[in-house]
Amino acid sequence: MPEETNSIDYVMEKASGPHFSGLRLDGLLSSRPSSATNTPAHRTSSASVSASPLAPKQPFVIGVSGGTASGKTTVCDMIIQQLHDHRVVLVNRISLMLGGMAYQITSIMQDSFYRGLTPAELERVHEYNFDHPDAFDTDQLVDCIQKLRSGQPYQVPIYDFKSHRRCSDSFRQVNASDVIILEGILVFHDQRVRNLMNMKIFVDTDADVRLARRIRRDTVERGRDINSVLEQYAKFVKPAFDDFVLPSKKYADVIIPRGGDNHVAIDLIVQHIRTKLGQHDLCKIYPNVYVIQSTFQIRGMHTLIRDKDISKHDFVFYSDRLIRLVVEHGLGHLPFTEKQVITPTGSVYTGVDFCKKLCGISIVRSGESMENALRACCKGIKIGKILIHRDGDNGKQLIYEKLPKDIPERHVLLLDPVLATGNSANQAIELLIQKGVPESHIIFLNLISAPEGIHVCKRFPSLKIVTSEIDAALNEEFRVIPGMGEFGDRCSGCTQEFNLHRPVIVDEAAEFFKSLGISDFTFDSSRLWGWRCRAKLAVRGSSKNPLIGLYEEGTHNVVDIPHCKAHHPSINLAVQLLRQGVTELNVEPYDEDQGTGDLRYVQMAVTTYNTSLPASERYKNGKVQVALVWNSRNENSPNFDKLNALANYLWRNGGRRSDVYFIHSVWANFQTSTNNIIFGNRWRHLLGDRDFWEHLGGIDISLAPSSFGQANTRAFDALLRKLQKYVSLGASVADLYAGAGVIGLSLAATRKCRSVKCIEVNKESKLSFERTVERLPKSIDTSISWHHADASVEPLSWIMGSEVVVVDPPRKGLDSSLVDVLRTISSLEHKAKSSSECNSNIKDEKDHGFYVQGKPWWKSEGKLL
Ligand SMILES: Nc1ncnc2c1ncn2[C@@H]1O[C@H](COP(=O)(O)OP(=O)(O)O)[C@@H](O)[C@H]1O
Ligand SMILES: Nc1ccn([C@@H]2O[C@H](COP(=O)(O)O)[C@@H](O)[C@H]2O)c(=O)n1
Repeated sequence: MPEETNSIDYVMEKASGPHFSGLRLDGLLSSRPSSATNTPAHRTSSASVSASPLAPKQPFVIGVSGGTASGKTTVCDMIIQQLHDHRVVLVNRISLMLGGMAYQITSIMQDSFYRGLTPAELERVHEYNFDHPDAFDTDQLVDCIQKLRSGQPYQVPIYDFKSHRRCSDSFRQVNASDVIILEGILVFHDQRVRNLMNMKIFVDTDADVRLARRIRRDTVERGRDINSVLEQYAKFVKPAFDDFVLPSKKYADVIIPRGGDNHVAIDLIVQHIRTKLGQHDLCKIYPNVYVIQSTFQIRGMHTLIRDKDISKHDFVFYSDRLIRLVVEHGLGHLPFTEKQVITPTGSVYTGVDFCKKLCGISIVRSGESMENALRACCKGIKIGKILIHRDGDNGKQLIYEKLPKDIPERHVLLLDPVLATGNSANQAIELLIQKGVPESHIIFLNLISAPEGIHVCKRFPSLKIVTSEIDAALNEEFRVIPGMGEFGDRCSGCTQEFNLHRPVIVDEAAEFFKSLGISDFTFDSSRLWGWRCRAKLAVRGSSKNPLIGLYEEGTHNVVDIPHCKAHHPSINLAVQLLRQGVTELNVEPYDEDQGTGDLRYVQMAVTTYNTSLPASERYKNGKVQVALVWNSRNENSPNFDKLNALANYLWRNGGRRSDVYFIHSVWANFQTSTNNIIFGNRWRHLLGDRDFWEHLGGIDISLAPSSFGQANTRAFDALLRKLQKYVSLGASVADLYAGAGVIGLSLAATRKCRSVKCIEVNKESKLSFERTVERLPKSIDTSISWHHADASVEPLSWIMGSEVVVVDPPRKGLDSSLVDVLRTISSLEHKAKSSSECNSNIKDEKDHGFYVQGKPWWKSEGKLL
């Protein structure tokens, strides 16, 4: 390792080039730009592999020292020879092929940096000490290595041992390489040179052997006579060896006795270099970072999961395969004990026993996508969670944790598929250490790491990071480049979350209106956009692996949607907590075929009505009313204790007194029917606030879990305000399928209606209606009524006498009886309009007891209101 203190930062700076588990793409070397072009902007714009040359790769620098004629050059040649094989291409330096990728090696001799002798020195050459450090231009040598390390070429001088001078007009052009070997008698003498080396080898050969070789070499190759060689040796070479060369041996990482004769040592060195070449630069400086060995299978899987167009199914499949490999590699770092077993042949097999004290901790939410792979590798492993939650825009992070009680005694596999800035990892590791887990017992597993995130190794040097690839960098938005996007989002089982800007339903709605003769239907997504604040989710699977989500189209197979983009984040959090509760308390999800199990559905509704928060903060800080649909008749059923335990669990971990207060209340609904109706008739308020308020369409509305509520509250609010514009002041309104009467009551308040009549078949909604009416401004002088009835039965009787008919159709669609009535109204209005002189038709209809103002609300100038 380099001695200089800033070497880690230096390498970190340089280590932003993409590196596929040590395999670089061919051709990177030929197009290295100067460091001036390597700006963050350049790097961040590089979203693809082809942009990788922007970041120079850190060469592996090997220093080879030893006394004169010890065999330094011979050892270097042997290393180079062993590194390359028959696939090597010789350019102006040596190329090495590893794993199908080309590496290039350059060897530099310290001798090239001998200062040329002046004429005066030349005259007294026998008195010149070529073995003293001052005989070399070490500044120039440092400059050369630094340039090569930063990817720049260098003109290396050519030295002539016969004339003791440098060739004045020719140089050897040396280009940047993956491996630089620097050899010479004094390459370990100067600290600056040592600091530039990643590996230092000292060739240790007996002095008499070296002298014999030197005599032969200098007389044969360097034109010397034997006397001068011996004289020089006694006067300069030997003393300098004792004073400068031998003392520098202590800096060596590897000492090779017998030089080139030592094949074992050279083999080991070559192995080490191969390993280092196959590693990311960060692995060279952080011994606690492990990148699983790349194969074309692994590259292939990365290619698939990084492709933005991969199907969700394939993404889940291939990322799971990769995660298993990372998990297996991580498990390999655990301690083991020896174990012997008797095989079926009666022989003894001496093997090892796995480490038993182990657990997985996932960083919620993406980390959970690694849990299945972990479970598949470690049967029955205990898995805990850490949630790091950004609280608003102030960056404050709240941490929720659920860890095994005996975690200090366990080795921890910390799970998060993407290591980006390292902030979450830092927090999670800190928390584990606080809880008593020794740092050296934490193995952090991820699929992709950004160099910036790997910094955690600096802070926690005993921690281990196992990853499958180290990416190039983070962009300005702190996303890993090239990366694979938000892992959690891509891994969610939901198939509807793409094209959210134009959901499929918009096309279906356009078709529907076209069939009614309205061809210019538009959908104002920009104004209506927002999260869904209400979700009814089926709970299936098993207590160990619960599925909480929606039915796959046309089936009752539940698709888990832990990170649904459409849902309010608080719903996702509550689903997460519920999932944990189900697993920890052994709550059995409902089995539709058998009719068995405890938990059938959950309804999550978010209230953003929190006047203690500034208005701008309310929407994102919504709290969730959780309604658990329990598979029992009432609280006397045997599984009621479990329901209570689950409700308490949710409240304890997400309720008012928890660190992360996002649960508004917990309710139970008892349902034992085998039909498809979600809710039963019995509702119980269990914990939290009973009242659930929202502010919509200009009024405060109460929504009990039993009453119908719109899913997207922002969109609904916008719709109500739009609708209000079409209703004249003082109008009389019939609100069909009214639920808690939100539309009708909003019109009553904002349009000062004469009367508002709400018709709703679900009698549970009446309570919410009444609570809302209580909060309407006292100044409202509207005759308001709520009728428990089915609007499709004799609809005319509900419409009669109203000037405005509001129809918010139920999920099953409108009954033909009502459609017929609405059509009749429409044609009557048409007739009324076409009779310009006489309005007797309208008069007639008034006489019959109803009058339609304008058009039905849902149709105006061809647009949905
Ligand atoms: N193991 C060896 N056995 C025999 N001769 C060797 C051996 N290693 C090196 N030599 C010879 O000794 C001389 C010096 O070796 P060299 O590798 O150039 O040493 P250095 O670079 O340390 O000066 C060369 O002529 C070389 O052929
Ligand atoms: N003009 C010169 C320069 C150097 N030497 C000797 O070379 C030796 C270093 O080369 P090795 O291959 O032996 O490492 C060194 O000991 C110098 O004495 C020389 O004789 N003439």
